[in-house]
Amino acid sequence: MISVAEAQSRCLALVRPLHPETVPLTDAAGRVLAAPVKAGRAQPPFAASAMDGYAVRAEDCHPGAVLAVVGEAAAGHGWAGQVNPGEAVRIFTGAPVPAGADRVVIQEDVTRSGPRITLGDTLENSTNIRPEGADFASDFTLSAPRMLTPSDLALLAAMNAGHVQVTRKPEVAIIATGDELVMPGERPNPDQIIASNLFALKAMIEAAGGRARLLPVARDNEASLMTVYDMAMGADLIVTIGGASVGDHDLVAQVAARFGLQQSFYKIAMRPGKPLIAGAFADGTAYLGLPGNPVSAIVCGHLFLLPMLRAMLGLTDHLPTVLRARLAAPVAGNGPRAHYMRAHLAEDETDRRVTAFDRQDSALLTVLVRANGLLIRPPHDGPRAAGDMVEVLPLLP
Ligand SMILES: Nc1nc2c(c(=O)[nH]1)N[C@H]1C(S)=C(S)[C@@H](COP(=O)(O)OP(=O)(O)OC[C@H]3O[C@@H](n4cnc5c(N)ncnc54)[C@H](O)[C@@H]3O)O[C@H]1N2
Ligand code: MOO
Repeated sequence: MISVAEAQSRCLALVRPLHPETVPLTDAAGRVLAAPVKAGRAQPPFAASAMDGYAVRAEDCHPGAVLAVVGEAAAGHGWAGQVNPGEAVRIFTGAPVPAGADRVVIQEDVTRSGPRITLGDTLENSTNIRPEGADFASDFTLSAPRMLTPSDLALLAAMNAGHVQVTRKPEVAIIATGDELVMPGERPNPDQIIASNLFALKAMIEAAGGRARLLPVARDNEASLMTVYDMAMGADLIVTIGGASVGDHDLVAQVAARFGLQQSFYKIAMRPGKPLIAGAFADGTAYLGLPGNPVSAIVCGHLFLLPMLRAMLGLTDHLPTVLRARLAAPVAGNGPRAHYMRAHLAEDETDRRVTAFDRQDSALLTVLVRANGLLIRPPHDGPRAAGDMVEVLPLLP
C-alpha cells in the first residue's frame, strides 16, 4: 500500500488546469482568476477630497483666516478654476481638489458668512486629501491565479475590469453505488439506508469552486454501473462512492475497466480510506474511487478530491493546510496505516490544543460533525502523551 503523500501526488498527476473562459465581473465571485489584470487607470484618478469642507492653500490655513469662496467642487463635478491666495472653494467628499489648493479644511472648523469663510481657532493637521493613485497606480496588477473574494471583485471593478478571465469550473460527476442506498426523502426498505456522503462531497466541491453533478445511485450490478458510468462521461473528474473494497459486490473498478480505466493505484496506507482507487479513463478523464463509509469518503474528499479540484482550477497550493498543535489528552500507539482521527481543535492566544474523539469508526457522521480537525497519526507512531506536539488538518466549516 502506498503512503498518503504518494497517493496525493499520483492523484495530482491525473489532472491539469482547465482552459480559461471570460465572464462578466458579476459572475466572477468564487471563480479562479486565470490571468493577471492590469488597472489601466489610477484610483483615485485625481487628488480627491476625503471630507466635506473647503479647499484652500496650505499657506492660508491658520486660525481666524478669512477667505473668499470662489466656487464649488462636488463628486462627479470638478471645479475647473484655480484657487489663488486668500481664496477657498466649497468642496465635498470625493470631488477633485482644484488647482492651487493643497488642503481641505472640514466644514466643522469653518464659519460661513455669505461669500466668505472664517477658519476656526483649532485646525486639524491633516490635509484631508487623497493623492492621485493612493489606492493603486495605473500600472497596478492583480496577480493570478487566485480565487476571487468579494473584496477582489470590488478591486477589479475599481480597476474598470468589466470582464475577467477565469478557469472553467471543473465538473465532477458523483456516483453513489450500492443496493442498500436510497435518496433522502425516499422510503427505504428495512435493509436499506439513506445515501449521505454525496451531499457532503457536492457541497465541498462547490465551495472549492467546482460544479458537482449527482448521478442516479448505481446498483451493485454491472449493467447499472455501466449505465451510470455512461451518464458520467464528459465530466472532468468522475468520482464513485463505495464498492471499492474486496467484497463480492464491490464492482466499481471492474466495470470502470470496461471504459478503459487505467489504475494509478488501489489501496493506501491510511485510515479511514484504505480502499481508495485512482486512475484515468481511456479519454483521459480522471477517476477517483472513494470508499463507501461516510466518514472515509468525506475524509478522502478533503485529502485527495479537493487537491485534484484545486489543480484543475489552476491554483498553486493544492494540498490541505497542516497545523502543529499540542495534544490535550494522550493517544495510544498507531498501527501500520496513517490514522486521520476525528478531533476537536481549540485555540487561544498562546496555544493550539487538539483532542481526538474516543469513537473513530468511519461510519459515524455524528462524530465527524463534532470534529473541526483531523489529528494525523503517522504509521507506527508510538503512544503520545498530553502536551506532545502533533500535526492536525483543520476541517473548514
Ligand atoms: N474483508 C474486508 N472488508 C472490508 C475491508 C477490507 O480491507 N477487507 N475494508 C473496509 C474498509 S476500511 C472500508 S472503508 C469499507 C469500504 O468499502 P467499499 O468502498 O466497498 O464501500 P461499501 O462496501 O460499498 O460501503 C461501506 C459502508 O458504507 C455505506 N455506504 C456506501 N455508500 C454510501 C453512501 N453513498 N452514503 C452512505 N453510506 C454509504 C455502506 O452501506 C456500507 O455500510 O470496506 C470495509 N470492508
Ligand atoms: O478505510 Mo475504511 O475507510 O477504514 O473505514
